Amino acid sequence: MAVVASAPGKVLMTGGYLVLERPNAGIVLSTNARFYAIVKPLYDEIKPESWAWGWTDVKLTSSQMARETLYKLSLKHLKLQPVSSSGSRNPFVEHAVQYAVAAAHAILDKDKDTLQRLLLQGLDITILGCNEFYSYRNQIEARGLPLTPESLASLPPFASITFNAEESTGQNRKPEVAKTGLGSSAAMTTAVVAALLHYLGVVNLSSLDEDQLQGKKDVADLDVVHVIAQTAHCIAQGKVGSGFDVSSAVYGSQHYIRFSPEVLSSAQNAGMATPLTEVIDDVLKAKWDHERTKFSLPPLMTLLLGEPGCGGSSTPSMVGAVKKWQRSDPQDSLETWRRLSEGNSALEVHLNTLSKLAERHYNAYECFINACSLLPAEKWLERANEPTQAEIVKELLGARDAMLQIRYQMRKMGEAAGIPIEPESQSQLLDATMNMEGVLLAGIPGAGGFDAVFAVTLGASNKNVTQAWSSLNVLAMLVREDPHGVSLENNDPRAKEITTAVSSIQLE
Ligand SMILES: Nc1ncnc2c1ncn2[C@@H]1O[C@H](COP(=O)(O)OP(=O)(O)O)[C@@H](O)[C@H]1O
Ligand SMILES: C[C@@](O)(CCOP(=O)(O)OP(=O)(O)O)CC(=O)O
Repeated sequence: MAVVASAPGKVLMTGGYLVLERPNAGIVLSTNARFYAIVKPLYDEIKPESWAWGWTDVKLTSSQMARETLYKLSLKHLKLQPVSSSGSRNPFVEHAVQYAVAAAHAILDKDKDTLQRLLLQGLDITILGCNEFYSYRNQIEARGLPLTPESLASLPPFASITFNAEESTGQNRKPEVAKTGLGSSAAMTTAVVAALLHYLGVVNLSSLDEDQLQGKKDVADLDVVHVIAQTAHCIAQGKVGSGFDVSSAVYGSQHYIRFSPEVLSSAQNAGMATPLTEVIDDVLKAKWDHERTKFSLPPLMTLLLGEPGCGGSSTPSMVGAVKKWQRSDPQDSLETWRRLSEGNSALEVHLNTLSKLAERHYNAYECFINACSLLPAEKWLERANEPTQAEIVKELLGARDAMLQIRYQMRKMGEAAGIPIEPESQSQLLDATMNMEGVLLAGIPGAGGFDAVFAVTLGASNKNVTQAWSSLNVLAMLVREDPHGVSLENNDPRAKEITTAVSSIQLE
């Protein structure tokens, strides 16, 4: 039986760079862009003599990258050895497989026979990332289609990924693939770990949605997925980021404070000879001190992402430049971080207050937000003519001011560090967007640079913003906030996409 698990992509709305250092927090929104991993046996039968074998087979297929790799997995050392490949390696998935299998050995100490049987049947792993993770601007332009979400929707699901040209170098180095910045590697690693841990019987993810609906606190299985995915992601990446991307891929939208990097030290310091089960034992027992609390946008607000068409930026080189600046100018950098942190907290407080106001006075809230959605922000105050509306408008304008402060400090940080955190072209786009009717705020997510920009819009104004972006040569993506983290799927997503396409044709 195939197991299909999925994990969402993310948008780091506040906390870029700061979230790398405890106790600074980041607000991360998970999205409807999901990465899928399908795990099934390679062989139906196990040959009787195979019990004596020291190896099993693993096949990894990424059709979007036209890659298929066959591996041998050593059943003793739990390490993968490629035997044939139609392209370069995938360190994220390779580490995900090795660590998930090692976790199965470490955790399932009683029922080793079932595990051995599953492994001897071989592992057939397929990975699929939603189109939203990748940039399709070039294809849309090449096909002569308008730069609209409808053109994006007309692409086949799980379309082929465009590789960036290799010649780009230096601090503006482009990533391997034309990505939109939604955290494809974190979502991919998490989906593979979740699917494998479920397939091998280490965790049971089938009641996740019910547990979440009932608000059950016990998320022990998710915690195992998190530790294994976070370890695999860091080791594959060769660096320890803040981990907000893996955390949101596992648990969904949240207010996040990073883990202390020491929790990963045994995985980082493990030599070639260290048994992987020992590494897994250590990381599972380590004191994971990250914090996450529930966060989602207030009602009637929509997260929009717009791709300005610059091919994305490489986060590690930007982080390196910021760290260099912190070392060279501790005083100025501390002050900028203090102000940024103030702006981040203020924005969060305003958004949380708006959520509470919506809860307490839903009708007044709905009516006022819909009215503001038709007006530019400078007209919102005049429109508030009763006390609840005055309270709401105060929070809306407070959120805008906080965003402007964040943007100002992010620009300053970029200038001081000599990197384009909010480059001029993005500033112009963000200013224009913040002046559009019904736009609460706009910013650059995460590390900034030339990745897609985000906006938060009120009521139905997202449609007008989408059109306005199209006339500014910005492609509004089909991404929306979706607070769900990891999930077990009933079907192969390719079958689902086909069914959805067929039923939408029938409905027309
Ligand atoms: N569908 C895929 N198949 C195989 N590898 C992928 C796929 N999607 C992404 N990757 C890997 O993930 C890398 C991008 O990860 P990352 O830097 O986290 O990007 P982002 O977070 O901005 O989406 C790619 O360079 C590629 O190595
Ligand atoms: C700088 C950071 O704080 C935020 C980077 O956020 P992005 O969303 O830009 O990340 P990528 O998906 O890797 O491009 C680094 C971190 O927190 O790890």
